[in-house]
Amino acid sequence: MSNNMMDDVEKILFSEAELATRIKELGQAITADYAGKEILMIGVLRGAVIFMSDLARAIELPVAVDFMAVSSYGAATSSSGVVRILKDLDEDVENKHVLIVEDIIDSGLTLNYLMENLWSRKPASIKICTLLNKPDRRKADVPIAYNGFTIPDYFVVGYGLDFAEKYRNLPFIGVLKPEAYQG
Ligand SMILES: O=P(O)(O)OC[C@H]1O[C@H](OP(=O)(O)OP(=O)(O)O)[C@H](O)[C@@H]1O
Ligand code: HPA
Repeated sequence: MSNNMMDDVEKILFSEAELATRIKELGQAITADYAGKEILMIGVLRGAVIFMSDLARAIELPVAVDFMAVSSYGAATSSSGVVRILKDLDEDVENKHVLIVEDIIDSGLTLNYLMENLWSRKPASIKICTLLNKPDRRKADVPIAYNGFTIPDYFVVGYGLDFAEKYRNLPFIGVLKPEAYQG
């Protein structure tokens, strides 16, 4: 594996400028839809952090932020949808307008579980905002209110998304060369 992350990138799907433009648009849509309300943004660690920090600054309303960390029970998740909470919220969500922020929705199992879990805490509303939507691999239906981009079944990295904890700090979304997976 190269020391220069760029050498591992096969192609760029969304450039830094394209991401910035789309995130501004999402921020404007959210600002219009939530006028007069306060938003509690809930980021799903760790991939959503970079998107969430840019999205929060594109919303012109009062925004509180909180985070959850969830983990699958290894490979079992891909079939069972069982998700374990590693870090719960610090805030009480009762009567709040919750906006869940994700970097990508793939099988949908993570968010399907989170939605059910959060609804049981009696928020005023819950909506999902995801930067990327990969519908080809969906196993559980999730209602997406705000979607940055729909992508084919590529494994993507950058802008928060990792492969084995690497590439999260690339400023764009890209696809890796096959060699990068093989080390
Ligand atoms: O729709 P799904 O198939 O459930 O997949 C989507 C989830 O997988 C990724 O997280 P991951 O478990 O890789 O953790 P990370 O955010 O820390 O990278 C991503 O950030 C979503 O949370
Ligand atoms: O395409 C992806 N890239 C990185 N992490 C992911 N988690 C689900 N899908 C992906």
